[in-house]
Amino acid sequence: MVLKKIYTLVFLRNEKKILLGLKKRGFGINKWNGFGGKVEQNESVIEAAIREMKEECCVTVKKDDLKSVGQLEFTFEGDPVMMDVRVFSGVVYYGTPTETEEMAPKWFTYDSIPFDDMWPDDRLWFPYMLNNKLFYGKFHYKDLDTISNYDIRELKSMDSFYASREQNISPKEKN
Ligand SMILES: Nc1nc2c([nH]c(=O)n2[C@H]2C[C@H](O)[C@@H](COP(=O)(O)OP(=O)(O)OP(=O)(O)O)O2)c(=O)[nH]1
Repeated sequence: MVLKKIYTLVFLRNEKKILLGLKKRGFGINKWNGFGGKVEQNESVIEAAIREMKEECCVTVKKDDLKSVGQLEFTFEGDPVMMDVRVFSGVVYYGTPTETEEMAPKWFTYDSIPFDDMWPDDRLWFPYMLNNKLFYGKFHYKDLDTISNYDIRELKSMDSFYASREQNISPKEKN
């Protein structure tokens, strides 16, 4: 049986730049990434996305300013947990991105994204996000540095994608 954990991942962007943070501890340490983490019990995915932005880089984002742009699924050899990562993009935010114990934020121009110091899958799906395409990506890792197989596709709508997935999940799996 595959256990699923849901995570958020938020990228703030403007016309020229994207905000990344250098992860200072835990899973993905020393990698540049968007901001996010586990969705806790009794909170929605969007609430978790907003909470993690505040906790990790001291920035306030509002629900209506976050756009759902993709879903990523990660599995690792020998690990029964599937990480289900919900990706959001936003332009409007309040406050100044500030370093915390978890992340050191920095703006990058689109042609200077540090893919060599990011998760290996990122260079495969970032082009979708940067070109404003919605996407679904599924990656199986042999170890933390090596993708053994993957699949990515463009989506027409996140809502209809999630709705069709719901229909294909048995009631047992939903719990
Ligand atoms: N860009 C990218 N992000 C990823 C990948 N894999 C992966 O988990 N992430 C994201 C999803 C989450 O935003 C983050 C992992 O969450 P986390 O372990 O920091 O969660 P957390 O903050 O709740 O954890 P913690 O407080 O318990 O340490 O990394 C990946 O391959 N690429």
